Amino acid sequence: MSDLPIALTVAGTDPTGGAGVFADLKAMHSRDVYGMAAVTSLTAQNTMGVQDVYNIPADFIDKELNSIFSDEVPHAMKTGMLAETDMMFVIAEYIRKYNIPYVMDPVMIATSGDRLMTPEAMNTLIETLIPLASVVAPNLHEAAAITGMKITEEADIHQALKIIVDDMQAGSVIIKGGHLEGDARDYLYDGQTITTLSAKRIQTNQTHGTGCTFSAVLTAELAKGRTIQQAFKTSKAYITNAIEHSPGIGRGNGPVNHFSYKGE
Ligand SMILES: Nc1ncnc2c1ncn2[C@@H]1O[C@H](COP(=O)(O)OP(=O)(O)O)[C@@H](O)[C@H]1O
Ligand SMILES: Cc1ncc(COP(=O)(O)OP(=O)(O)O)c(N)n1
Repeated sequence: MSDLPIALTVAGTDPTGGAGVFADLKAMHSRDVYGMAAVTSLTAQNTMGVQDVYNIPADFIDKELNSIFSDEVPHAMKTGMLAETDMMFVIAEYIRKYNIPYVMDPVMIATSGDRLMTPEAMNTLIETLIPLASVVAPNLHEAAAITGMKITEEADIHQALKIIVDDMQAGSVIIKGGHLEGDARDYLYDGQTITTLSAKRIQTNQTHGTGCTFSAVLTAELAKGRTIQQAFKTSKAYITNAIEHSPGIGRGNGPVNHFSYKGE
C-alpha cells in the first residue's frame, strides 16, 4: 500500500502531450500525485487538429483496468475521451465495484472541431456513467448536448446544472464557462448550492487541453482527500495560471503550461 495519493486517468492519447492522458499525467504529477493511465483511443493529432483516431477494443480496456485494479486501487479516477458505448460499459463496472471518487470530463469535440465521441455513445454516457460520477465537468457545448438545451446565458447554465444533478443523478457538476463571452466563469452545483469561480479571460488561442488539465487537477485533489469545493478552487487557480504561462508550442491552438502553478 502506497502513502502517495494515486489518481487514474482513463482517456485517449494526444501525441503532442497537450490533451488526453499525457496532459493528465503531467497535471497529476505537478500536484504531487502518482498518476496511472489506461488508454481508450490513440489519436494522431497536433495543435492544428485531429488527423486520425484508432479506438482500443473494449475487451482490451477491460484488461488494462484489470491490471491496474487487481494490483493497486487508485484513490480517485477520471475519464476523458470515451469514443464508443462498449468502452463505457466496461469502465462503469470498475467504478461500481471499487466506488472511488470519479470525475467525468464528457469529451465530445476537440477545440479544432473534430468529433471524439460517436453520437450513439451519448445516451450511454447519460444513462450509465453520469449517475456514477462524483463530478461531471462539461464545457458549455457538452452541457448543451447532455441536457438538450440551448445555453446562451447564466439562467440557462443554472437550469442545466440542476438537470445534470437533480434529474440525471450526478453527485455534482461543474459547467465550465471557457467558451462564454466575458470573464472565464465556472459553476459548481452539488445538489444544494451553486458556487461560482471567475477569472479574467486571457486573450489567447493557447487553450488546447484546458478541459483535460482542469479535470485531471480536480481528480488529483480528490485523490488527496480534498473536498470537491477545495478541488474546484485549486483546479481553477491552476488552469488560469497554466493558460497565462502557456509555452507557445506548435503552430495552432497550443497547450497550457502544466508546471507553472506553484500554489497549495
Ligand atoms: N481564455 C481563457 N481565459 C481564462 N480561463 C479560461 C480560458 N479558456 C478556458 N478557461 C478556463 O479553462 C477551464 C476549461 O474550460 P473550457 O475551455 O471551457 O473546457 P474545454 O477545454 O473542455 O472546452 C475552465 O476553468 C475555463 O474557465
Ligand atoms: C485524446 C484527447 N482527449 C481530449 C481532447 C479534448 O481536450 P479538451 O481538454 O476537452 O479540450 P481541447 O483540447 O479541445 O481544448 C483531445 N483533443 N484529445
